[in-house]
Amino acid sequence: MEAEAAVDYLVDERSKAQFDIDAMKIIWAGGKHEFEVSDRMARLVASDPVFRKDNRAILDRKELFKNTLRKAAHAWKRIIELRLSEQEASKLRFFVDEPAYTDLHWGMFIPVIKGQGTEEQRKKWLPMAYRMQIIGCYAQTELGHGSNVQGLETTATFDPELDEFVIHSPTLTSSKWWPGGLGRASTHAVVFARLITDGKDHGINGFIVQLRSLDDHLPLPGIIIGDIGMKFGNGAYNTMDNGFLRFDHVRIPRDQMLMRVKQVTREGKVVQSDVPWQLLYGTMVYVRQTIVADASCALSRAVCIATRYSAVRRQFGSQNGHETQVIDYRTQQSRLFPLLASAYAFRFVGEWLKWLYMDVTQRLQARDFSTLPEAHACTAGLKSLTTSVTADAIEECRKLCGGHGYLCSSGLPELFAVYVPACTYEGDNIVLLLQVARFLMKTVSQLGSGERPVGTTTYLLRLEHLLQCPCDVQGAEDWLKPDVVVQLFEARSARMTVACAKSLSKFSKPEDGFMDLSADLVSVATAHCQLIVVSKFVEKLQQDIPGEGVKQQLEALCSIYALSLLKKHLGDFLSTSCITSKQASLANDVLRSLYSQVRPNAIALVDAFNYTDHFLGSVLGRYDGNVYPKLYEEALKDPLNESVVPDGYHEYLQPVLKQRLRTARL
Ligand SMILES: CCC/C=C/C(=O)SCCNC(=O)CCNC(=O)[C@H](O)C(C)(C)COP(=O)([O-])OP(=O)([O-])OC[C@H]1O[C@@H](n2cnc3c(N)ncnc32)[C@H](O)[C@@H]1OP(=O)([O-])[O-]
Ligand SMILES: Cc1cc2nc3c(=O)[nH]c(=O)nc-3n(C[C@H](O)[C@H](O)[C@H](O)COP(=O)(O)OP(=O)(O)OC[C@H]3O[C@@H](n4cnc5c(N)ncnc54)[C@H](O)[C@@H]3O)c2cc1C
Repeated sequence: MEAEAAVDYLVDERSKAQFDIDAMKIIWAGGKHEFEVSDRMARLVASDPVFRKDNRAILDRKELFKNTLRKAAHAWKRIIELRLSEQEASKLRFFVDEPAYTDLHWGMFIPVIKGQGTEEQRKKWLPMAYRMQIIGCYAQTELGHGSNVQGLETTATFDPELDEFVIHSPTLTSSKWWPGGLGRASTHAVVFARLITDGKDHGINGFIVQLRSLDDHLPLPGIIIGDIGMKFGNGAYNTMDNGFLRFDHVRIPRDQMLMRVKQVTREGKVVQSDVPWQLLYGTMVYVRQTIVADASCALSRAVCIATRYSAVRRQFGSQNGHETQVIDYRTQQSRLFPLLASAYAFRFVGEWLKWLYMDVTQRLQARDFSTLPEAHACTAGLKSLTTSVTADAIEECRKLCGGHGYLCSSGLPELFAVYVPACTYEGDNIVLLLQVARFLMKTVSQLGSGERPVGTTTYLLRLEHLLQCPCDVQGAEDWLKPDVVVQLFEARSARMTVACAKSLSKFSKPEDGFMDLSADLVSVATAHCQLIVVSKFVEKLQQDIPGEGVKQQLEALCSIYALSLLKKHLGDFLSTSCITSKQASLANDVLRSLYSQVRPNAIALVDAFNYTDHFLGSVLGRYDGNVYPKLYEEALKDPLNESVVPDGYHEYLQPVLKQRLRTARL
């Protein structure tokens, strides 16, 4: 009876939607074709029992890892059998939803060879990698150095006599530590090491090194290798074999140095090609860009769970004879709807970043390196912003689901545990924001010298205006004007940037200024990145958006995104005199009315993500809203419930109980 009532809640919710949900699904997916591929792959995975994942939290590490190997092998078999395209295969792996060595093989090993190898090296290594005849990983981070790439200690010393490099780990801290796929699965790695020729250190470079035998998978001579151990959370990221690796004078042929950026000749001479040395960091730029799109996936997933459950869950009050749906509490809306809006915002900024990355890649091929610094700043900054927000948002969604959110069967604890390292890998978020700040300070300092800011920093050309312009909000409705909001975010970012640049100029050594002001510099970078997200959302809305009511919903979400940021960072906006307290109060009123506008559409807005129940992996987020009976079902599956009397009762519970009885009698 209760179960049926729960199902009814969501049917009723869906009937309230004021927009064409199928059209929204296509917008979310990024196009009709993308939607079709994604939908087909999600269903394929969901209907295959090998891809079951509801038991991950109770498997021990060895079983868990073996299961991941099994799934990866099965995924590969299906990819071959069904002759899936690269796009389909990557979607299939995405919906398998389990961190695995294949992520690094496809996501870093292949891209690093593509980006940093010569034509010849690509021809030799890529076909084997594409067929998975070799499995590779990306071995950069060391026990002693992750963020500071220039501080890596592994050496690659050229031996001109044998035309080979000797790869060596001179210290404990030079051990490679963290690379995914390294611990157990990889046969090869691209190892980043210091290039030494003729006793001279030429800085870091990538080298392709075979780690394990292709016959019996045993480590090759001089290779000390293993898994770094359990990580945060049960199941979660422990499906991945992050590894350690030490080299004891391991020899590789000269042609296994990736030579697009630097070459070493037969005689041992180092030749720097005309591409910028920063291309050595290019794979990180590529992955950071993909992480932004992934952030919208993880965030939308958590928001989907919390929104559906908030419509099912009732506490206190009275609504047509029932208690109130918790989604109708203003406090719930003010915590949930900005996250819903952020999921859409990150989706669109991720799409734009993908375009930016493709653009910079094409320019690089044409030897135009001018947009590389901006691409670095955008990928670094947006990776940092979106992953930090998403990690916090998953935890907020757990709280929005009350006690049941803490159950593994809610799907949220595992999502959180898998997601949080995104704030650290591919560059610690603070370190990356400091890179953005460095780029902004450089851009501002060059304004007087005729150097024109490009792309996302073009607004700094209007610096004089932005430093003085008052905010154009007279009445509440002005807060819904995109140009007013974008200019406000530009003004805040410009004013904070200039204030920091002024403080920096007071230091005789810029490095001292950067150290002293680093917390302020991080705030400046955050303001700039938030401006990018807001303006890319606004630009998206200027495109043709088909589907009845779709554009209106997206406009409401865009305003919620911007105004909730304004509310959260009110200190920035007030202290830079960008707005008055009266305008801030009007913005708050508008936010409340936007929440009311979104409320009837909330369930349809999360349905538009088109997630299967398999992918969501959450009893609370089930499409049918049938939460309570399923919570019981999941609880009863727990191994603790296999027997009525627990293991250990006779040894440890009974004696205690008996003793208490005796004590009571005394
Ligand atoms: C999915 C899970 C798998 C995870 C895998 C991993 O985690 S893998 C491991 C992931 N590991 C990490 O993510 C490690 C994170 N650490 C790093 O990326 C670097 O150590 C660093 C960028 C923090 C500093 O680097 P540094 O000490 O060499 O340099 P610097 O600060 O002195 O700057 C010098 C110049 O270079 C510029 N520039 C910098 N980067 C780029 C770029 N990518 N492109 C273009 N340009 C770039 C910079 O703007 C500056 O320009 P300017 O002002 O002279 O015109
Ligand atoms: C799950 C996971 C998977 C990974 N996969 C791989 C992989 O496949 N391949 C690989 O090579 N690596 C991998 N890594 C390593 C990862 O890239 C590094 O951990 C990351 O770059 C951060 O470096 P670190 O660990 O040295 O952090 P640290 O730099 O030691 O950070 C510690 C603290 O110091 C602060 N800090 C550091 N420098 C500065 C500064 N200049 N100014 C202010 N604060 C600073 C940071 O903000 C942080 O709070 C992985 C890591 C994780 C967690």
